[in-house]
Amino acid sequence: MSNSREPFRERIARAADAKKSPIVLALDLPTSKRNLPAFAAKTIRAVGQHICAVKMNFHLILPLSASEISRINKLVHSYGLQSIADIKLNDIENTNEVAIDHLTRMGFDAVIANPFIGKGGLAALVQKAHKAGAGVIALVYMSHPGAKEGFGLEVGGRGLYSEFLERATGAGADGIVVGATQLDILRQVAKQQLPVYSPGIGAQGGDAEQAIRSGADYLIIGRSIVEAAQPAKVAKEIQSRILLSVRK
Ligand SMILES: O=c1ccn([C@@H]2O[C@H](COP(=O)(O)O)[C@@H](O)[C@H]2O)c(=O)[nH]1
Repeated sequence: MSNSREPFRERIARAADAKKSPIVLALDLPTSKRNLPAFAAKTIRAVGQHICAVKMNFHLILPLSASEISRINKLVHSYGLQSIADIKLNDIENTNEVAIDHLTRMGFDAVIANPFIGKGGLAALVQKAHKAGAGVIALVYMSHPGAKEGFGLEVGGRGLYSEFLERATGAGADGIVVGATQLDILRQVAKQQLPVYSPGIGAQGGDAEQAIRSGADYLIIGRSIVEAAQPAKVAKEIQSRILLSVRK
């Protein structure tokens, strides 16, 4: 990736504008699927015009080779979409840097990281990613029920998520993750400057319009689209509902 590229934060905003969609497709293909690269390509072709980015998780990053992932990322880019590696990076500086090298070589535009690594670790990670032309999105409050046992812990009289938000801002991260199932937290963090990525729509009980109205900038959606009988139809329906709710 070249250093002279437009920053990730602007690339994804431009993609969302062009596609008129804040949907980040979580390309979480079921393990039962035989030909994962072919199924991934079929899904991207089907929903590419209704989304602004694709997010890949261990569902693809573990079973596929680096060249298979690179080919998927090329397809993602050919549709004018951004690609996010959701590995919730959370390690020592050296290991994080090696991960960024491999991910950017595979064509990813951004990585999701865990601010639990500390202020310095997160800042070093953001610096390394930015040098490689990639972005970093920091977890602030996850979407699953157990999130309160970690991100909701009281530390120094406030929720750990507030500290994580400060770390993300201080480190110069390109966005934060707050679950669509955590509307109160979403409303609180929406007041700050970082774009908010919100997973937990549909399969986890969150609602797309409510999340947008509560301050989410991007919606991460997986199973509701990927496992639907007609993924394009579902993606288009969600996209239209969001557009309508934004105009209200
Ligand atoms: O707090 C978080 C952070 C990441 N995720 C990931 O997003 C998708 C959601 O998939 P659905 O099928 O729409 O539930 C998945 O890849 C998670 O690992 C999250 O859900 N919550």
